[in-house]
Amino acid sequence: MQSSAIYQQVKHSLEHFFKQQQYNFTVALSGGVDSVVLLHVMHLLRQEIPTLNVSAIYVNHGLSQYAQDWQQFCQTVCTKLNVPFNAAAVHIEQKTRTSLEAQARDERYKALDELSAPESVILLGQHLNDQIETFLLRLKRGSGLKGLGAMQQTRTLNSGRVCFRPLINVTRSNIEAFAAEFNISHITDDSNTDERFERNFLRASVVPILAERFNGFEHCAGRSISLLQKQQALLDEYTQIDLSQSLNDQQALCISQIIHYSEVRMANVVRAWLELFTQIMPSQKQLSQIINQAINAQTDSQMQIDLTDGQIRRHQGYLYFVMPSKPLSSELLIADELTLSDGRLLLKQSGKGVREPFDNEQVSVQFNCNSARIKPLKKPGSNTLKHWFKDAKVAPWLRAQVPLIFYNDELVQAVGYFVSEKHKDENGIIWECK
Ligand SMILES: Nc1ncnc2c1ncn2[C@@H]1O[C@H](COP(=O)(O)OP(=O)(O)OP(=O)(O)O)[C@@H](O)[C@H]1O
Repeated sequence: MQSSAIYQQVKHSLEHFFKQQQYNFTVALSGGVDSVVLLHVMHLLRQEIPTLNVSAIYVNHGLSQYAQDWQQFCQTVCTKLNVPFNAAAVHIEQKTRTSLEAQARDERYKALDELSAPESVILLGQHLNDQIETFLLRLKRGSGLKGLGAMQQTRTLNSGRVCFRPLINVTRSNIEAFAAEFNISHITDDSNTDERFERNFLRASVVPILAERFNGFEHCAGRSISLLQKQQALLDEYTQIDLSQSLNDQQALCISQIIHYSEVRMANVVRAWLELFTQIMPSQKQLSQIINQAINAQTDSQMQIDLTDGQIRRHQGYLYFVMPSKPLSSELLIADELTLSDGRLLLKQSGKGVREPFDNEQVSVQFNCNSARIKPLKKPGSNTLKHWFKDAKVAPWLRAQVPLIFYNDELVQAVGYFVSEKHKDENGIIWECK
């Protein structure tokens, strides 16, 4: 077994983890041939590398009448190999088949993440044929570079947990041959042969024909997919450069910076910018409308595009993504910190700012007081808050969120922007918002 190509390939693919002293792995075990072979290979590898810690998890979706038998099967295999085993039950509501599958996948990753040994890397059994099928499904849908790049070998979950696919360059037939050669038993999910489902159709009736006709088709397709992934990675690097050169410190996008880009480059940076705020991307058509309006609107107030999660607005040459904000209410400031109703933390620090309040002064934080008057430090005279916000080029939708500190009914600080000259104190206090 140890001399087999699969063993060597898995070992080779894991070497970068070993270099980082990562020796803890949890196999996501479904009982299917892919993950069972992977488990056997990891078990063998453990004999060669004694520092290796291998465990396994089965997620019971409860969707198949056989789910409990599969769990029992996984448990038995693990007992035989002396691999610690865990099973997680998840509940999935029955909807359409597609959303059911997607939901099952989401719940599975969540359960795998929660129950895998802490600090361990989760190993998944997807292989080259899964990869090619994913590619063809995306091709059918008209995906671009990113989508056609299909599955990455490494996937990092939101929690930071790393998932890795050691078999992604191994064909299904090689995995099956390995299982047959070493008498490795596994379960067969009959629903995988139902060709009414797209992936099963590609698996049974499309890829085999291509593989038979074109010598080395699977490996060549795999090479193309990995080239697409590399090109996407390169594009991502350039996109980040464009983005960092076009953002101000409020994450607004500078129109005069991107206006010189070619159309595709401009669309690319706008998409990357939107990804900072939302997962729901506008279509190509909407994207070009956004760019068109951003550049051509006669006045800032004309530029307002509603998207699912927020609005795109323009202010003084910058595009802002404005998310619906929670209403903020006035509060007395009794302690040195206060959590605002939108979750931000207001903190009193000592330093250059305003003097401490007198005993007869009540300190409060208020919002949206456009007509309050103040003479900010180093500004020529007293005027309304609205005037000073305009002066400081603060976008109108951001103004309502600025905490305003009052001593009785006198405005002493607009947090993050200015302090009152009348109340200034080199060794006083200053409020900050995080
Ligand atoms: N019930 C399960 N319990 C634990 N691991 C599982 C389970 N089902 C699948 N896996 C893991 O996920 C891998 C891929 O399985 P499968 O191809 O059935 O999933 P998929 O729905 O296509 O998922 P993905 O979107 O991640 O490709 C398996 O090889 C196995 O490692």
